[in-house]
Amino acid sequence: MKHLLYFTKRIHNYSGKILYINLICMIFISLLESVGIFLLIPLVGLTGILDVTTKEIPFISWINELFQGIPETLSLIIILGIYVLLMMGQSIFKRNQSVLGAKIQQGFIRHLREETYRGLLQSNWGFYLKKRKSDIINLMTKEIFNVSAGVQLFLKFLSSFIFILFQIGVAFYLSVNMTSIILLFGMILIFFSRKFVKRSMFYGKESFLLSQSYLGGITDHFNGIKDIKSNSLEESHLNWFLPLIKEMEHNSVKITKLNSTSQMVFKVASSLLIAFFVFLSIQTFKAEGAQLMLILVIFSRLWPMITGIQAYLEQLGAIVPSFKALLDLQNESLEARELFNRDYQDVTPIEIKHGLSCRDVSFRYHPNENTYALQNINIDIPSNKMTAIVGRSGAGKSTLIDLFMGLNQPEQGEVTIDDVPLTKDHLLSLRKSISYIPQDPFLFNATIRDNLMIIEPNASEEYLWDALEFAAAADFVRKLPLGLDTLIGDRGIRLSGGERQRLVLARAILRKPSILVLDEATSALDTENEAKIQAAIERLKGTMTIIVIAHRLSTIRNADQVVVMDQGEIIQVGAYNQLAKEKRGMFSHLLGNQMEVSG
Ligand SMILES: Nc1ncnc2c1ncn2[C@@H]1O[C@H](COP(=O)(O)OP(=O)(O)OP(=O)(O)O)[C@@H](O)[C@H]1O
Repeated sequence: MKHLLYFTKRIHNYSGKILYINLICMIFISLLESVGIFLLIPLVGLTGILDVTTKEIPFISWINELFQGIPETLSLIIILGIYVLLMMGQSIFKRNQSVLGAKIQQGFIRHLREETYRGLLQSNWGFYLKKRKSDIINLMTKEIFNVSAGVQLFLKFLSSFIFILFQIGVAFYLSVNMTSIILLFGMILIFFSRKFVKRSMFYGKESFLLSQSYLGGITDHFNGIKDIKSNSLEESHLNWFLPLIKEMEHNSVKITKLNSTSQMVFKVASSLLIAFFVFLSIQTFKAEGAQLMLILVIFSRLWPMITGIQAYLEQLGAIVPSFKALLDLQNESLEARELFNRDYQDVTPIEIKHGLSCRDVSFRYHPNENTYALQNINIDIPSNKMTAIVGRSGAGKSTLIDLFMGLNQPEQGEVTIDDVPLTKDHLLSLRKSISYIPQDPFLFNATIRDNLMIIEPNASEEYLWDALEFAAAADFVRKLPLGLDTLIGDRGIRLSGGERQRLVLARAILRKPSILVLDEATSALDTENEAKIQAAIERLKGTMTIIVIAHRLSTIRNADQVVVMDQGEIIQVGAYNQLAKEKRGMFSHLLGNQMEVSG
């Protein structure tokens, strides 16, 4: 219930007065419907089936008096005319209310989408290290859609609720005793049906978790489809998939069972109630024909609404877990927020004069574990020079450059830019000055041109080709039938690993960064293309700060400074030739290993 209330509050906060206009429309619709029902009485009176000259129902007797001196046919025409007018009015209100409802629903969802997406983009890297991407995708697609359906349900629920209130008002006006009895029954029924709502919430949560693992698994499997096919892992994946979809099927059937059981209970209870109620009206309260008929008409309309409310509550209950998960995601991203909307205004890239430094830096991925990914790091990265970071796998090289890019924050010590500590205030301008090429570079499922221009939207054709030439990518792009306009598929799947790396390098250069970070960025290149890239990077030396992580030590021969890491610590720093001479050092050891392999 708490989440339902919060949900209501959020819709209210978002839509404000439009929600009230929507409510007023609903009230009018109910009002017109109720008046329409009242008209049935003089109509029935005119047919002579019942005597409706009752004095006990003031409004009706007043209507009767009104039609007293008027000929029967004219009365019929007037009554039917009023009825048609009322229904026309109601239809117009209903139409406008539906449009308004859709505006509230769609607007609220757009708002929720924007809020969540912005929050996600502005969250820090630590947030993404903890979260599974498929869970985020599930929330941003399926679950947000559920919440949207929830808003519609909620509006329907409100409209039913208001309608009921009106009908109850009219019923009270007609007979206090009988209405009280019906209401008492209704309340008892709704009280006992709380367990249906609770169960519905439970199944809703189950369904949420199932769809989360479904999407998670499917995403993993299709990301790794090459592995699956080449290692013939199809069977083991089917073994995971089949029980899961069976469980999903059971879950859906369970939800339908629950909803239909509650509807069945309500139907049985309502037939008992109506029988009991008619009996009471006739035997105990000696209700008049017109009064009894009117109450029966009202309650035959009212009761389905009460059962409808129950159904809405159950369906809303099933949606609450989706809404709660979305809110949790929003809150988590809010806690992990490193950037704000205002940060994007007038950001200029940082110009580094002296360099980047780490002072006594230690870092752990999990604060409650003992293992440090980095310990006591002290290093200077001079500006406009090339620094190579080497070390065995898991030594902490990527973690260190993540610190320099402000993706991770040190637990102890500080990262400085020109001796000024790196804080959240500089993050965006620092990142604007960096071009980063990861081990597994990301390309969009778009054309080569689109992939390049995402970095530099105003780049001219000539500028794009220059960058491609620089990255030794121009030849292969020229050979493609559509050149720059070739679609490269999901993550650039239609290109070879080396072509992807060269394209990403061209993209990185387009930005004219003052810091270029290459994390194993040439690992997929053949020696010929690697040599070309080496030469290109060589030409960049002196114009920007270059940080390279490399396993192939032959590629860093020309680095100004080599940093050797092991087990989260920096164990050697110096020029390539100097370190190569330190025979007992880790660098010589690594160099020796590589010479053995290549020799
Ligand atoms: N997201 C993470 N959560 C927990 N531990 C991590 C995470 N990423 C890296 N580590 C750990 O931190 C240590 C340093 O990892 P890092 O990726 O920086 O090494 P690396 O030198 O770049 O390795 P490689 O050359 O294999 O890429 C490793 O022990 C690794 O297991």
